[in-house]
Amino acid sequence: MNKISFGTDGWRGIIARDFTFDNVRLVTGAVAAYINSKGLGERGLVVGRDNRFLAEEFAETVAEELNRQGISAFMCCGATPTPVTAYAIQLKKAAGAIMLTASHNPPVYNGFKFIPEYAGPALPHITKEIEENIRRLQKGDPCDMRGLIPPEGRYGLLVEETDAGACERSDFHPFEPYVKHISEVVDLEMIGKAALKVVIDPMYGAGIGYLEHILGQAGVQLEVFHNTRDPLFGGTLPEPSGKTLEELKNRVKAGGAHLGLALDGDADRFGIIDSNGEYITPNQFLPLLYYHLNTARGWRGPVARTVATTHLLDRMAVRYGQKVYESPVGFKYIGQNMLEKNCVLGGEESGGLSIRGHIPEKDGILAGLLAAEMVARHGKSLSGILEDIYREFGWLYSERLDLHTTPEQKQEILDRLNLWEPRELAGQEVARKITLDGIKLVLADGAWVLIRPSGTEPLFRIYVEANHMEQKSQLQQEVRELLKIQ
Ligand SMILES: O=P(O)(O)OC[C@H]1O[C@H](O)[C@H](O)[C@@H](O)[C@@H]1O
Repeated sequence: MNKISFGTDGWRGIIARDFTFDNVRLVTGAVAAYINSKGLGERGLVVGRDNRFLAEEFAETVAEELNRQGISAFMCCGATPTPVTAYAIQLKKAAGAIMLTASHNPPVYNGFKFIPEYAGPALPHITKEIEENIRRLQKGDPCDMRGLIPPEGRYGLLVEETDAGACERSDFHPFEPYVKHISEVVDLEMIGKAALKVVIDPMYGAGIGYLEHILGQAGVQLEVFHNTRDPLFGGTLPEPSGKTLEELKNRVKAGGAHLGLALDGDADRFGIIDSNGEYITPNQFLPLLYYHLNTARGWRGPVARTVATTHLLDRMAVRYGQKVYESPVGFKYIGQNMLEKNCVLGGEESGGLSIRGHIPEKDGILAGLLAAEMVARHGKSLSGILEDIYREFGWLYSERLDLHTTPEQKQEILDRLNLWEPRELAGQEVARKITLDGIKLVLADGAWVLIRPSGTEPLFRIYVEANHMEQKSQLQQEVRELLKIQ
């Protein structure tokens, strides 16, 4: 069995090997210990789950264990997207949420996310405490909690009885309250007036029913597919990308739709297809949204992005007289910056975003609705609006390469990376080195490269953003040669 740890976004494990009922109970106990040690136990925890294999049974286990630790469990009925579970924390004024999902990972995985009371992903100092609790429970040491009653023979622990009497398990439907909230964040009236046609692909995930209901109520003409539960995800990965959305592209073109909207397995990431059938990358969609918030909504404010996300946002922020807050990869950092710096937009290259007035958690449903709002408001396709942006702010070309490595190769590359001090790349002087996450080199003309190991998969990611296509290829080639990554 692999060690239980919280990676970029929660604990993930293969069902039956790592992700077992005992381990789910153990990790829930560690979260309960954390909550009780902060004196928040009385507020209860929301429990959400996607629709992977055995999802209901794992969620039951979480609720049971919380109750045994004296914590009420607010159980979301049915498969629930991560952003909806996060929103339910505010609704229930709870101490946080446990969300069971392996997001876009293959079907053999499940996962466990802890979302604290601020309704965004847990920061590393919080997951570190939970991991310490897991180790203590595994060793049989008591945690700083009201007491733990282990199931017979489990964890080798025996502590005194808890006062679990006051806690309860209550089921509720977060769908309606979330829909009401999101209807206040997005201009559904404008979407309704535009007589749009939209194709929706929820990728068999927890987001089934949400975009359909909200856009359908607004009067949008819809076509929906992949909208039944399938724990095997139709043989693909529930990860919306240019490669996985071929059917959506074809249906958008064939049906003459204005947009294609996709969600990942837990609906926190978005995938957007333009009316011409082309995939709009998150690095294109985020500037589109920042432009829209500024020009159409008249919103002024800073933006939060990760080191790996497009600097087109920076160019726009300069023009709008605003700041950009750069963070390591992971929405937890973006969410934090959104809360602390009052950003109007937070987003990242891997397909996550949120805006002011919403929770500091990435939300694919929100992203899809905002895409529809943009098309409705500007009366143009997304690539039409993007042309306007490029003409105003200049062109940028970004791409991410994912390279598989063995653990030995990974160490060798990391060693080489640590010694990497090039003076110039692709004929441009290196102007700045950023070491927030991996190594990022910004060149004199604004182009940049970032090399970092993924925190969720066994691979290295090379991100390049250039001023023209040839520069992009040249930078990719030079980095691969210099670091001997093939
Ligand atoms: O590049 P990685 O470390 O694999 O992370 C990629 C992504 O993983 C998860 O989905 C996190 O929620 C994201 O915030 C992160 O961007």
